Amino acid sequence: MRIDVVTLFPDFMRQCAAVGVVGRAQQRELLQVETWNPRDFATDNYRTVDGRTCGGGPGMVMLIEPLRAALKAVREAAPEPVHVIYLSPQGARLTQDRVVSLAKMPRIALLCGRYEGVDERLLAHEVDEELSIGDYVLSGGELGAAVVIDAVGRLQDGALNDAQSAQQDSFSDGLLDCPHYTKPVHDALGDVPAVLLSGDHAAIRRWRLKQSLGRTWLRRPDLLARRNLDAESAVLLEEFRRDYLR
Ligand SMILES: NC(=O)c1ccc(N[C@@H]2CC[C@@H](O)C2)nc1
Repeated sequence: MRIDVVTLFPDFMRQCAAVGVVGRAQQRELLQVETWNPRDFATDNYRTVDGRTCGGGPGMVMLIEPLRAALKAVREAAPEPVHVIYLSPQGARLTQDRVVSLAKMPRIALLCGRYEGVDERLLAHEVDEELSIGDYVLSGGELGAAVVIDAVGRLQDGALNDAQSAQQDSFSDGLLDCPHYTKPVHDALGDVPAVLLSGDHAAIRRWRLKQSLGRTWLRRPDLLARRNLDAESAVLLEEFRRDYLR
């Protein structure tokens, strides 16, 4: 998968994509992240990328031309069609379901705004989708782009090793993660739950699913409401509830 990022801070974006699982995915050529700086497409001597806000008011707006030229270069850089995403609080909230669908695309481009934002005409004509990583305002779209790159990059086939992908697949579809433990088995803070030391992998799987269901019930009941539980999950959740309310 190829991800092109249009950003005034290309070094920052390249560093975000160079570490950890995503960096390894790039090394394994499972993912390619390229950056494009609108300043390189500005036509004046001062490499201007912003203009005063029409109608008055504080701050500047990103100019159409440098962004249009940058996106043209993005499209021409590879043959596959590009799905262009703009990060902003006005976008649809990013969810894991959307991440899974984006991860299947051959190419996406992430347009990162700064200042007060981007001229609406550029958005109307060049952007396919607006996405928000949450209901808060950031100084730029880059952190949103970094979130998309990480969430999508780690899902590329071969990016996660077996243990990670097994954990990822087990109950992550719509449930909160279960608790995790490592050595020491006994600590002043408490002991590792015995089932995890039992070697009984069926019991361990059930325990983890029960914990995921219980945590989701306690912390994010909205996620649970959306999910149809299979028979095993319904029983385990009932057990968790009974234990909890005892
Ligand atoms: N919640 C979010 O995903 C988000 C995205 C972008 C952003 N800020 C940029 C700066 C100017 C405009 O391009 C939008 N803030 C919040």
